[in-house]
Amino acid sequence: MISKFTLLYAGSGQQATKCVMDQLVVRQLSNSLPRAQHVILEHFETKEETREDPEWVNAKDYKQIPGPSSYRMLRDQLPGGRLYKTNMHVLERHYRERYGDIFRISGILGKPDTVFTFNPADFETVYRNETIWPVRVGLESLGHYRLKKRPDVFQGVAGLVTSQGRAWGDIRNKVNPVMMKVQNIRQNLPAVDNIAQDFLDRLDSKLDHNTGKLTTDLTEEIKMWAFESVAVVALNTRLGLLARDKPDANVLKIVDGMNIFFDKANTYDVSPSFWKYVETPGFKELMKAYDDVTNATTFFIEKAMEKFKNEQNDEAQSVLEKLYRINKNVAVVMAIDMLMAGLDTTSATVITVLHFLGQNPEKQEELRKELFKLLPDPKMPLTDENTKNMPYLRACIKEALRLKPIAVGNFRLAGRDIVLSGYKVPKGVGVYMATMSLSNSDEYFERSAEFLPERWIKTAKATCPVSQKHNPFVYLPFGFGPRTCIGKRLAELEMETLLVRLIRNYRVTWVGEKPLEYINDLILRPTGEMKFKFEKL
Ligand code: HEM
Repeated sequence: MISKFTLLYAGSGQQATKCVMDQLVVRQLSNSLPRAQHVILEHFETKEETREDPEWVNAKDYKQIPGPSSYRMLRDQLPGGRLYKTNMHVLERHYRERYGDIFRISGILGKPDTVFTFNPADFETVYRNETIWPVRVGLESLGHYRLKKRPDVFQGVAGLVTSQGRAWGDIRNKVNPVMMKVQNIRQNLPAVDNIAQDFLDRLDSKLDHNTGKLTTDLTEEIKMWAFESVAVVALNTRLGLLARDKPDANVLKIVDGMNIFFDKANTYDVSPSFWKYVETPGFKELMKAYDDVTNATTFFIEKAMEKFKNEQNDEAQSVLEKLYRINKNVAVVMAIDMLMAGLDTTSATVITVLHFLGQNPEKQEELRKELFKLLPDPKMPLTDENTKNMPYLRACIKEALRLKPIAVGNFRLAGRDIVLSGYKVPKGVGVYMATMSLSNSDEYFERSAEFLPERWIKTAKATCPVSQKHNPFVYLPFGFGPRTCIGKRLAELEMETLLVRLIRNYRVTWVGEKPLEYINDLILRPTGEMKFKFEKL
């Protein structure tokens, strides 16, 4: 059941409950399989530790953690049951009401048991004990493709999102200095700004200026922006997705392959599937999509490297070049991981911010005041200097990620024997930290349902209200620790740049009678009709 939200970000979704149900059904067949925890422990490679300290000795037994029986879960999730076809957030709330702030769901088929916790002190315990190689299981089909089907390309490097243990540590250590260094990412500001301006030109051409309504689908348009922006860094290439002409065949291969991946990853990585034993036509289609994306990505990387060679710079300049100098497999694997993890995340968040600003015109005006100061002339380029001081914009993004984070929770395997909310939780057990439930609760954020960017603003006299009052583990939209989001800096750069351009040039209004709807699949993201009105200033 956990694998849904452990795919990329601990996002969760509608199929999660189907997954719970499938697992229960499959469980009847799988009693002879080894216990999940034993399988999973291989990820840690750490020596056994025995705890004899009073906290551990006095804690209640693991088996005493309350939770639904297999029969109850089956009944809840079968047609007619309360949780039939629901999503993880609803499921999580339902069991929380029934069992309290900590409960346990048994795992099977090589998956660990999962303990759900709603206690930020537990989150801290989990993260502080995650060891140097935190385990967030997910996307096994991708790992299988890279390691078993295409060893020729990947040569044992499965990538960040899917590898664990030492293999994960090896690649993360190599790419951290490139991806986490502010300057490496911020040097892309001019390119990212050009893309934002191209997006605005395209928006302008697709707007009905009488009504302010877009004649195309905003979600698709913003996704193209996200694609173009990640690709300029990952592939050092402009894909031309915002241009009017049809993009070239290799670009379309990546776009189509990514769409198949987003569609099929649910089926093969969420529900316990038998693809390891039998490759169904759908699974083969997913493998083919991975192939297309890999081949087309390699094509762009090789093209970019040819160009670099001709330019004969001794010093590596771009992110891609730096990754390529580590080695070509690392560049290919990271480019694909960036595309997989960097599209829906930023596009969902930008739409969420626009929605809250569109519903709160006074907050939008406050933001516009800030943007007018930094860009008196809208045609001015964005620079490190003029984008240094944008506290209100940053607060708007933070507040949007508080209310509608792309991940409703995060996941880890316990890295050691730990005590959570007074119960023993052995090393290797899955722990789901239900962050969104807390960041949307009045217990942790006053007037939690309201969009109040001010709660994140520092003043000359005081630190921001949130940091004065709250346990920092309640709000972690990019995760935490050594396995935190590696694309955070790029995501911030992209989102800030587009929002500066949009709000500086357009008044955005949400004209829907009801608020924007959301769906929980790979991530939590907006869905349905985008009822925005854009008025050019
Ligand atoms: C609003 C934007 C984004 C949000 C909120 C977000 C959030 C997250 C979260 C919560 C995780 C899990 C962290 C953990 O387990 O502690 C994660 C992992 C990851 N993210 Fe992001 N992300 C965003 C954008 C991006 C972008 C643009 C990229 C790529 C350029 C990216 C690449 C990744 C990768 C590769 C991982 C896996 C890291 C690992 O396992 O070592 N993300 N992200």
